[in-house]
Amino acid sequence: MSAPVEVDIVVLGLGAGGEHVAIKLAREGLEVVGVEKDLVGGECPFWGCTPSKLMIRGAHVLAEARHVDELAGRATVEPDLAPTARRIREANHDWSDDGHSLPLQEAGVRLVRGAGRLDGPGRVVVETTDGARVYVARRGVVLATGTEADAPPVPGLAGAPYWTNKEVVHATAAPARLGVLGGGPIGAELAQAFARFGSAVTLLEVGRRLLGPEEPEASEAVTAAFTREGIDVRAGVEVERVEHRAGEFRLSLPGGEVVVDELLVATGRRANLHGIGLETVGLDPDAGRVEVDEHLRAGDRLWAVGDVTGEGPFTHVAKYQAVGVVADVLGRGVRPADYRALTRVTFTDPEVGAVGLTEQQARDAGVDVRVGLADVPRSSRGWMHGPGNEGVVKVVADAERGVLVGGTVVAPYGGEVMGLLSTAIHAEVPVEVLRGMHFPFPTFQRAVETALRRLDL
Ligand SMILES: Cc1cc2nc3c(=O)[nH]c(=O)nc-3n(C[C@H](O)[C@H](O)[C@H](O)COP(=O)(O)OP(=O)(O)OC[C@H]3O[C@@H](n4cnc5c(N)ncnc54)[C@H](O)[C@@H]3O)c2cc1C
Ligand SMILES: NC(=O)c1ccc[n+]([C@@H]2O[C@H](COP(=O)([O-])OP(=O)(O)OC[C@H]3O[C@@H](n4cnc5c(N)ncnc54)[C@H](O)[C@@H]3O)[C@@H](O)[C@H]2O)c1
Repeated sequence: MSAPVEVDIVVLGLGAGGEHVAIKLAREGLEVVGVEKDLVGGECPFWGCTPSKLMIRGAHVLAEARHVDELAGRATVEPDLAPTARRIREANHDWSDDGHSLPLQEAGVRLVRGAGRLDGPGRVVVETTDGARVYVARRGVVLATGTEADAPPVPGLAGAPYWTNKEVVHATAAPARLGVLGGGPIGAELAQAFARFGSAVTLLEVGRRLLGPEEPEASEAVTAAFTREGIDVRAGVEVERVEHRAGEFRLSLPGGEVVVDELLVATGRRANLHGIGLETVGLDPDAGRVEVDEHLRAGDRLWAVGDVTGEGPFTHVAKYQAVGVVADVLGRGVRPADYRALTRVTFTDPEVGAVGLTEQQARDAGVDVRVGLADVPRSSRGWMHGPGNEGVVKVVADAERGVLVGGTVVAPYGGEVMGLLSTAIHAEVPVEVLRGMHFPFPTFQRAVETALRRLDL
């Protein structure tokens, strides 16, 4: 092991959260070591947000083209994943991280490639190809190691050549038959994308509905759209066994079997915290997350950002928290982290944009709840949109305070439309003030106005 090297900050993991912290602190003149065992940039650009959204973009274009006969003439659509696969490969430079690692180093970060682990407060050991290196961080360590795909203990699954998000982004052609295990955001987004590229998709969700944590109305709208597009959605089913032989996956279900060519497992994520030395800094090594306070502090000279904090597994949360860590390390006017108006968007069609609490979460929190609903197909813009107009707007209000605490927009561009509810909840704008706003005709926003009007307040 080499002699310990003293620096100001060590950032362990250089994904969305860690990359931001490392670059900003180095630009402020701090001595920063950034440790990464895989690609600088992490999950989002290489195996997550970007490739999945590029697939979804191609898939949405196909869906729009399929409406031409009904709305605008005649079109023959021959789906081909190859151009999208090319865009994905170009976007992430063939899975090379120069586009991330070079700017990082230009900012002054010392990049150390290898697997790192905590070795007491302010100490990090990195296993590099040249042996172990030890760093002592005067100001502290920022833990930002993210998550990896988790797979359920279904007999026969381990060892079968199934896809996770790491493999699916390399697909260059849509399989004839695709099984998707898990109806969360990853499963739902990719099930629809592949269906639109021509795969016969079976989507298997163990819970009662797709997108379980979101409003039931959102699950209903998405399930209806999926079913109409020919996706075989099965919720409340548990796969009993998986067998892979002769190039096929055979999934045994109670009362039947599903046979597919490829199987995507999207049943949740596990934080990269195992073997990372949490016990050396007084934390529980078996915890599924690192608890942080409102300044992202997790212990003595220890901060954590991103998915490992369990505050919201989204790139925008990792970046939001990174801003907080930078301010706290530098001792600058720190804004305490606030998740009241946490936003999330599932990029299905219809898109599910949500912010704050669901109705059930608000009730569980003891809020005096009022709910307003509006059907998107019945709104002026929804009707004009025609095919593909499924959706609903739901607002959840706290009657006592006269403000919104949650909102969901399921609609074309639902994630964009939801933005106005996000502002309202973040700034606690009174519902009366919102009702007095101008809502341009004929935008999807007018369904939000209808939902606000229907609140019994
Ligand atoms: C398919 C998919 C689609 C997604 N789509 C969206 C989306 O549309 N919008 C959105 O907001 N979010 C999306 N997400 C979630 C988003 O990717 C994550 O929330 C985000 O990447 C979290 O950033 P992070 O910095 O916490 O972790 P990560 O991006 O996971 O980065 C952690 C880094 O730490 C490294 N690391 C781990 N252990 C060690 C170690 N011991 N030593 C050194 N390095 C280590 C890893 O190699 C990795 O590079 C998606 C995720 C997936 C999988
Ligand atoms: N648009 C976005 O922002 C976006 C997109 C993709 C992923 N992400 C984030 O990445 C994280 C991971 O996504 P995910 O969809 O893998 O996880 P998830 O935990 O959100 O959903 C997993 C789903 O799989 C189901 N499941 C679990 N075991 C199962 C089994 N044995 N059989 C069938 N279904 C099973 C669960 O009930 C759940 O519905 C999420 O938390 C998500 O927020 C975000």
